[in-house]
Amino acid sequence: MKSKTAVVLGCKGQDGSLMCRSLLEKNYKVIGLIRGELKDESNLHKLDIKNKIKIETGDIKDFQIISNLIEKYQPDCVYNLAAQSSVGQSFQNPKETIDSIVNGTMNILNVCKIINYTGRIFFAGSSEMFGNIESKANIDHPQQPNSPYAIAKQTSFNLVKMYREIYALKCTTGILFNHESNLRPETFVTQKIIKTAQEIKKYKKKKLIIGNIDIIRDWGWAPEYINAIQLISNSNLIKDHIVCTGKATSLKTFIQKVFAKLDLDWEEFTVVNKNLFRASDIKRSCGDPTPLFEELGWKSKVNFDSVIERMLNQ
Ligand SMILES: C[C@H]1O[C@H](OP(=O)(O)OP(=O)(O)OC[C@H]2O[C@@H](n3cnc4c(=O)[nH]c(N)nc43)[C@H](O)[C@@H]2O)[C@@H](O)[C@@H](O)C1=O
Repeated sequence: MKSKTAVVLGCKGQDGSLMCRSLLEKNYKVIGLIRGELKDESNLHKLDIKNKIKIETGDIKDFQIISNLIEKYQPDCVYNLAAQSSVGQSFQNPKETIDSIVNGTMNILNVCKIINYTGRIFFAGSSEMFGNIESKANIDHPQQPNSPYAIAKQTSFNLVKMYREIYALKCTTGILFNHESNLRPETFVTQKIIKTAQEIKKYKKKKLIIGNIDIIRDWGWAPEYINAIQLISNSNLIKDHIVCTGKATSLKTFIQKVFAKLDLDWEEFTVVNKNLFRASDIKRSCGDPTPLFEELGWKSKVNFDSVIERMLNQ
């Protein structure tokens, strides 16, 4: 049987590299797109898959790059996991964030429409577009984006929906809640806490200097979310889905548990610095995992404590 082909746009980030590895394990031919150069410490090296995928270079906003990729490789599925992914950085660079996410999405959809691409197209959405969530958000939850990143993700979500409904493209958005692993840089808070606590344990650092620890998030394990994304993009049900655990925990609890696992007193080593607070932040975010379970049979199996253990032990 002919093996399937997938194009992974943004293949060196956390989700992109995990997606490539998972597709390789399923015998896909995998083509990954990167924008800049690949450094030795990249996730593709860490996962030992650099020589197993075909790497192409270019920007998702470039018409020729995307059309050439699709026409050359005729993929069964295109995964768009590219573009700026830090909410924090989006406050520093709003134009670059909105440009990369919105115009990237727009270009991919436009190319697929023009060349009559009939395969599946997956877009990584974000729970950030909902803003604060009192209980558990489903797909119809009101949207109140409060950062440049969230506005860009909301726009991308609406564009995908429009191209699906008006132009019948087989495109869907998976609205991903926070999902973590060691493949992220320390600009993301969980990796910052894990690395700093480990260094404090080895007497290499004295303090964890952190922003708002009262925020509450629905934290999941990134490799599991990759499975959910594949279920969404392989399903005959062509619609948007929420990917989450349904459990909400504070950042303070994350810190307490990490330090406790290393036999450290978190209060002794943690300093809250108001300069690290965001201009506007989401207090509480949590999703409803029931629809994805009922419709596609996916639910998260790695709980909050296991996320911490896995991050500490990798
Ligand atoms: C769903 C969503 O999930 C991720 O976005 P994020 O939630 O902004 O991730 P983060 O790890 O940067 O912040 C989490 C929370 O932690 C607070 N926080 C406190 N102190 C620090 C701190 O020192 N650094 C950071 N980075 N955050 C801090 C910060 O204010 C925020 O409330 C991305 O995958 C994104 O792509 C995405 O879509």
